[in-house]
Amino acid sequence: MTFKTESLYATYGEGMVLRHVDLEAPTGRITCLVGRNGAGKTTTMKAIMGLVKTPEGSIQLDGEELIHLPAYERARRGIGYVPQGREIFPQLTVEENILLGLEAKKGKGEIPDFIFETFPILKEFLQRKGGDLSGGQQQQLAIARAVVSEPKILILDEPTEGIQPSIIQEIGRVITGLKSRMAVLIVEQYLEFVLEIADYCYVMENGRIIMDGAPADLDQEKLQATMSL
Ligand SMILES: Nc1ncnc2c1ncn2[C@@H]1O[C@H](COP(=O)(O)OP(=O)(O)OP(=O)(O)O)[C@@H](O)[C@H]1O
Repeated sequence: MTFKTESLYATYGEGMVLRHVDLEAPTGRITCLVGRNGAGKTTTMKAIMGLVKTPEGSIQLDGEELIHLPAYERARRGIGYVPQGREIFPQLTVEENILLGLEAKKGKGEIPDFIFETFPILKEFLQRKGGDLSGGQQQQLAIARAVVSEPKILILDEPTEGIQPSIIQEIGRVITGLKSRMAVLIVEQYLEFVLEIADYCYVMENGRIIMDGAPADLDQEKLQATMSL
């Protein structure tokens, strides 16, 4: 399975925000999109989800064209999304939060075992209220809810945002554990984390991809300069 965008353009009205964005995210690989504030990363995610206008380009999931489909239909075809700020339901239990992810895709029944294998802490805290979990645990819950219906691609918008450095590694481990099941596309500003977990990186500046490759193959000087300006 592979996900790709080809020559994707996006606009909020006047002026193009994204220009000619080509991305590819196959199963088995953690693909990261990096760039500093305002580079166009969130807009790229929204374009993929169908939340901003995309006058040109192609968005393909497993060879199927999605660009003309509404957002809910793209989700149904297998795009799982964890937005920035992990919106879980604080008053519902961990179990209820996860089950909502199944219901959203019209699935019913039990939480599959792979969820508890991937997120052992959630198994332990199944009956706790979501709001009583730590920030890192809430992030795990938000990811579990997005993957319980087994999407073809999981898209994460800044999964390390607001999470303590000591917990970030745990989030990295969880995400890495999912990549054999689905493609994973992460938008991040925290470069250290990206260089540790990414198999492949795209670097964005002014709404374009300016560089891509495996982390070790990227021009490190150019990368640092792009991120720190
Ligand atoms: N709703 C909007 N209407 C008009 N322009 C917008 C809108 N949202 C973002 N932009 C512009 O689009 C460009 C890209 O923004 P975007 O949020 O995609 O960047 P980003 O790389 O995700 O940054 P951040 O890390 O701050 O989220 C910026 O120049 C921004 O000003």
